[in-house]
Amino acid sequence: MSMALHALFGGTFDPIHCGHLRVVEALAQQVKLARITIMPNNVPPHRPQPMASSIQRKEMVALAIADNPLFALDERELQRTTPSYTADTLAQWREEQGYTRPLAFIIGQDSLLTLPTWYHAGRLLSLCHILVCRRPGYPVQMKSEEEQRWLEAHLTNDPALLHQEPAGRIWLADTPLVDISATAIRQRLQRGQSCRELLPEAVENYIRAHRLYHTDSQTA
Ligand SMILES: Nc1ncnc2c1ncn2[C@@H]1O[C@H](COP(=O)(O)OP(=O)(O)OP(=O)(O)O)[C@@H](O)[C@H]1O
Ligand SMILES: O=C(O)c1ccc[n+]([C@@H]2O[C@H](COP(=O)([O-])O)[C@@H](O)[C@H]2O)c1
Repeated sequence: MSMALHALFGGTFDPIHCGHLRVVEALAQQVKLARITIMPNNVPPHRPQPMASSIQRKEMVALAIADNPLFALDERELQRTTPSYTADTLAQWREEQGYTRPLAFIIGQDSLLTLPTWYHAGRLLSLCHILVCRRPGYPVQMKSEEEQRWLEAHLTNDPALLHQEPAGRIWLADTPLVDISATAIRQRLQRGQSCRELLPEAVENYIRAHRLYHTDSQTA
């Protein structure tokens, strides 16, 4: 039986940018996602604390998706003060929604390369499918032969399976290569450079109004 595939898109979003939005919109078309739920983390497990607060990052996501019914916002990770481990979040989701409904987690190619080091990585595919968007500058090969074998064992070329099965498949999406990162955006803003092509206009305005990412706005 085929069921609507729900996709969660987790991230630090410090800030959300056009790279995020452009690639997942293309992904939604490719695998027929009716909805993508963007889920900002509170305490990113594998990187330093973000510069913007959780509330600011959430508000920027809300502004970025305000006019687009493809997207929704999920605040569950913001309500936990422990590290935002994806396996914990997905387990909580499954407890609420049951185990039969198909669920996907969206990541970029850079995240796929680190995924084997994630907390309880071995559990992830029992909880969701993983949809991977291409990203310039990151190799398509995993870091070891063992990880590559794990990837190949779970890959599918049939998008129907993502809708028919609740979890367990990896889909390497043929999304456009968009060379935008939040790191580069923060650096440009610190240097006072424009990010007009890189950020949704409402997010750019929010950053300016709150003086985010400017050298004199850093309190840490
Ligand atoms: N330009 C992009 N193309 C494809 N995937 C992306 C792109 N930017 C971010 N992603 C993916 O979106 C998810 C959330 O990314 P994140 O919020 O960390 O943005 P980022 O640009 O990678 O940030 P930073 O530069 O601060 O690390 C990750 O899985 C990441 O791989
Ligand atoms: O669960 C983990 O161990 C884990 C490790 C690294 C990243 N993640 C999640 O992967 C998503 C993308 O991470 P990031 O750091 O690129 O924004 C985001 O939802 C993170 O919380 C999760």
